[in-house]
Amino acid sequence: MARIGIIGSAGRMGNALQAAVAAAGHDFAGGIDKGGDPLELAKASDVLVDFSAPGALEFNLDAAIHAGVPIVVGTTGLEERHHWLIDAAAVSVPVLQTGNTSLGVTLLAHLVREAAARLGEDWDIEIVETHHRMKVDAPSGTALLLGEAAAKGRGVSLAEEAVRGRDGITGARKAGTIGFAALRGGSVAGDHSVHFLADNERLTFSHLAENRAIFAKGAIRAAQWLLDQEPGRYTMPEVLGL
Ligand SMILES: NC(=O)C1=CN([C@@H]2O[C@H](COP(=O)(O)OP(=O)(O)OC[C@H]3O[C@@H](n4cnc5c(N)ncnc54)[C@H](OP(=O)(O)O)[C@@H]3O)[C@@H](O)[C@H]2O)C=CC1
Ligand SMILES: O=C(O)C1=N[C@H](C(=O)O)C[C@H](O)C1
Repeated sequence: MARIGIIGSAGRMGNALQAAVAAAGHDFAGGIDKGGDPLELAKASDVLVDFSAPGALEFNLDAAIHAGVPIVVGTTGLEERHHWLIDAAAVSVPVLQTGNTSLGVTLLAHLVREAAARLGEDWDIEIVETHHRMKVDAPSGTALLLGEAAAKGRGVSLAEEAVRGRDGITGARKAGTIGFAALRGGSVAGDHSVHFLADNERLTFSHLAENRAIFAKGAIRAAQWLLDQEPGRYTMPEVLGL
């Protein structure tokens, strides 16, 4: 049993995480939201779980380092500088960052990488995601994770090949690019489809989240797993043994 501290505890994921902590038999060490003190929370916790906002990340990582506790980062909308901060923190404490903590998406990323490795550049890759009307970032962290998986399979850099939205006279599709499209509306917990489109045939991989319990369950499993790890940066396939 571990004491789990939640950053973003009053949010949609925060509520799902509190339920998952109890369901897994752990102790809820406490939670903070905007204006809360992450160091105080970290000192009262064995492990932190952060599903809040990118602007909070630096303070949350500092708190984990100063208290010497592992941290799961589920927050999305991260930029390159946030990933540098995560790399730096991982020198001192175990850190797991992912755009999606569910078992289904973790397996999906593996399948997408395999498909991209086997299908040539004549198979165009397009990633479509749909989320609830309150989501503030696009493309979703999951869409970017799936894009990274496709790029790895192809042996290319996502930063160089990504096309993040189209509007107006865009010209014909450039071979080898990986496209993203985002839909927002209603209460959708999170739908993702990766389309491989060739002449005369199409292959589509999809994951549909029916609620947030799947993300919360995966995050708490990751938090528990981190407790036994050395400092370093980890990913969901390592947690789930995929
Ligand atoms: N990796 C994954 O599997 C998943 C990731 N997510 C990501 O998790 C994040 C949260 O999503 P969701 O719960 O829907 O969002 P919500 O807006 O419902 O909740 C965010 C919470 O974070 C709090 N918060 C904002 N700023 C800070 C801060 N500086 N310090 C501490 N807490 C802060 C908010 O508090 P306040 O209201 O006071 O501002 C709020 O309680 C998003 O980035 C989302 O994309 C979501 C689902 C799954
Ligand atoms: O904000 C959300 O809700 C979600 N965010 C994550 C993302 O950006 O991919 C994961 C999930 O799709 C729900």
